[in-house]
Amino acid sequence: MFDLKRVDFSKVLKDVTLRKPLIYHMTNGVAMSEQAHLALAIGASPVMSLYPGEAAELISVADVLLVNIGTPSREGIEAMFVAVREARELGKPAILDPVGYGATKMRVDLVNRLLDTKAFRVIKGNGAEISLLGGQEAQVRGVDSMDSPRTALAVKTLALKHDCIAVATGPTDYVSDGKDVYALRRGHEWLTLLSGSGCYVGTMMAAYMSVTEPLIAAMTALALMSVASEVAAMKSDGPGTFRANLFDILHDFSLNPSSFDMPIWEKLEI
Ligand SMILES: Nc1ncnc2c1ncn2[C@@H]1O[C@H](COP(=O)(O)OP(=O)(O)O)[C@@H](O)[C@H]1O
Ligand SMILES: Cc1ncsc1CCOP(=O)(O)O
Repeated sequence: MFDLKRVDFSKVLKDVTLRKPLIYHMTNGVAMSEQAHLALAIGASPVMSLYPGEAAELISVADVLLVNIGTPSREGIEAMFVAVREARELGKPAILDPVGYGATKMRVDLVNRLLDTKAFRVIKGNGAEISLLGGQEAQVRGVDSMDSPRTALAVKTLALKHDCIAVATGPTDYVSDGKDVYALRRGHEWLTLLSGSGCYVGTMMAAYMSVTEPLIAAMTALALMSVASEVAAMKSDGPGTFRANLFDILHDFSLNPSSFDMPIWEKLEI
């Protein structure tokens, strides 16, 4: 039986700074450079590439693979399939961020084909993306989330279906291993004004997946982002200073993990 109270979350942050895992990012052009900065700020090492010709070699040296389909291209998609199949072959942890799932038929087909590889230990998206993937009704407009009351059910369904950890972000974050569903109602709404804040969470989950099991990695990333956003907002005048302060606070918590207290996750009866 999984007991949240017994998990040492601050050790997860510390272990990343000690290990400096290499996170192979196959990600979108909007958030890519921010994700690289953020990876460094939390003690990980980023490498970003969407080139098929080096995908197998990069996977062999990477600790974790993050696939984010935000700005798809023919070459990038080809590279993703090389990397994903190789990651599965080598048993390297992989996380999928199905950005804009449901916005176009192309994204739906791509995500379904990626999931067919059975390579992913975590599927993380916003509430609308995950609700749709989990078989619930939701509206996706572009890559932004519209809230859906059925998200909690969707994470459980999705986790069960793909034998992985499913995560839906939003004003409430939901995480499920297919058996239990946990919810966290924290974080500052200015996160919604940073294009790529969901992508940042993907980078954090990937980093933590290199040192702990996927469920703990997902919960650590979401909790840290929520708490850091609240602290950052108190010091900020608007989204611009908020973004800079957020990176500072995430860096600070990563270097001084004992100052980070895990907020209370609610276990839902579903
Ligand atoms: N209204 C909100 N209030 C507080 N935190 C939020 C809110 N909406 C999203 N978040 C947080 O912002 C981060 C990104 O989530 P989200 O905006 O759902 O992803 P995406 O950027 O992929 O659409 C997550 O950490 C989530 O908890
Ligand atoms: C605006 C935009 N368009 C394509 S990818 C992207 C960034 C999406 O980032 P996030 O999913 O974290 O909001």
